[in-house]
Amino acid sequence: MFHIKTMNKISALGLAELPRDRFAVADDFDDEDGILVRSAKLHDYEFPTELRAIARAGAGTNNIPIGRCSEAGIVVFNTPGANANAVKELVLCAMLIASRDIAGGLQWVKNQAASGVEVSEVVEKGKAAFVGPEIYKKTLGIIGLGAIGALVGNVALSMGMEVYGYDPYLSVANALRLDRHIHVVKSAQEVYQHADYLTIHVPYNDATKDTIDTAALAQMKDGVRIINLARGELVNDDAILAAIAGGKVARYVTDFPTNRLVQAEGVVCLPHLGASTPESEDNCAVMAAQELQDYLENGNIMNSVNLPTLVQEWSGTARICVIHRNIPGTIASITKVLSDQKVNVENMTNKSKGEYAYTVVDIATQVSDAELDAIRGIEGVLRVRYLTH
Ligand SMILES: NC(=O)c1ccc[n+]([C@@H]2O[C@H](COP(=O)([O-])OP(=O)(O)OC[C@H]3O[C@@H](n4cnc5c(N)ncnc54)[C@H](O)[C@@H]3O)[C@@H](O)[C@H]2O)c1
Ligand SMILES: O=C(O)CC[C@@H](O)C(=O)O
Repeated sequence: MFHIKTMNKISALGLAELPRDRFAVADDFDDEDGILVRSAKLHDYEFPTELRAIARAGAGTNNIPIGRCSEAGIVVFNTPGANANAVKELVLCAMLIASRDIAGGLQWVKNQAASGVEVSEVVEKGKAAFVGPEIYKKTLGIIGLGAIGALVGNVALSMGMEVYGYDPYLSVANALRLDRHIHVVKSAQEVYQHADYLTIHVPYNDATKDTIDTAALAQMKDGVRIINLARGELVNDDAILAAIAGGKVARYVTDFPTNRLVQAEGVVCLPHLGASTPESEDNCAVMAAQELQDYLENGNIMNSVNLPTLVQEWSGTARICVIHRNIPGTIASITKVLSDQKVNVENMTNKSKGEYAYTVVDIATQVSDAELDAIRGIEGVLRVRYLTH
């Protein structure tokens, strides 16, 4: 029986993917084989030795200590694209919030009514304070043309916007999704120079921290409206607040509130709502549960952020799954252990991703703990699993 620990509220539809005769699901295991998580921070979480995989029901994995997981042979999955439509829709909303002072207007009508004034009598006089431009015929700049950025670009075109996008690592799959009218440019600077609205859709990591800083803001048009539904740390708070105070930025809409941002003029904070639709929560949870199940039961890896994709049809009677460093000689050492014991290899696949690699070996006969321990002893091997069919 596999123990799956849920670290956040995971949709029931996703949990239903895990057959209860083989998977027990709870939020209080301390010997879990797998974790299902959304935004809970795992950096200080002490992983039990049994833990083999973490599935993030969502896109961003900056809440998970990826390096520590890789070293412990723990596979980290995410669910690419599963919540992209939900975020795209909120970006549309955020562009409108960034245009007219919708948040201020809502507060104002409430305040009028609360002060005892008949609000219908003051609306026409008061509304001028909340006027803002249309997005039609304006230019949207997009940093990051992945699952979300591509959807946002396409829908912005359909709203009559001009769209410029930048993504130095644009995948072929995402490039094919982009409407041909989107200007895909070679530098972020080119996007900044054109954008009336700027939205960012990149993962948060050491390289992307403070992408929108003082230097980036200086390259933008006066009165630019900035939307950040990706991660708070991608935009430098000091820089954006100074740019708002100086008139460079007309409004900043973020899904990542802090007390400082909430209190600042020109900033609209949402409570991390990008993926909060039932459809998106279901999509993410179903995909995450399927990834976890296929890995725990079959050793297959799809959509991992730290290990390569490797899906192998079963052949033989047992499967040895080896997570190891991507160094020469490991495969030869694994097959030597097997051939020394006259174990026939039915099928074998090796794939690598950066510093790490994964080898799956299907064998005709079962092996003993001694052989598995010999494989565990090979230099660079981080985790060995033994599955039977
Ligand atoms: N607010 C929310 O609830 C919510 C929901 C989903 C995703 N997100 C955030 O949005 C991010 C993007 O999600 P996604 O599904 O589009 O991910 P994705 O992986 O499909 O796309 C990210 C894109 O960013 C590009 N990229 C990486 N570094 C870049 C750089 N320096 N400059 C320009 N482009 C760069 C990548 O090549 C990729 O195409 C996630 O990592 C997550 O942090 C937030
Ligand atoms: O789980 C959520 O609600 C947010 C997920 C989002 O931040 C993501 O990175 O996919």
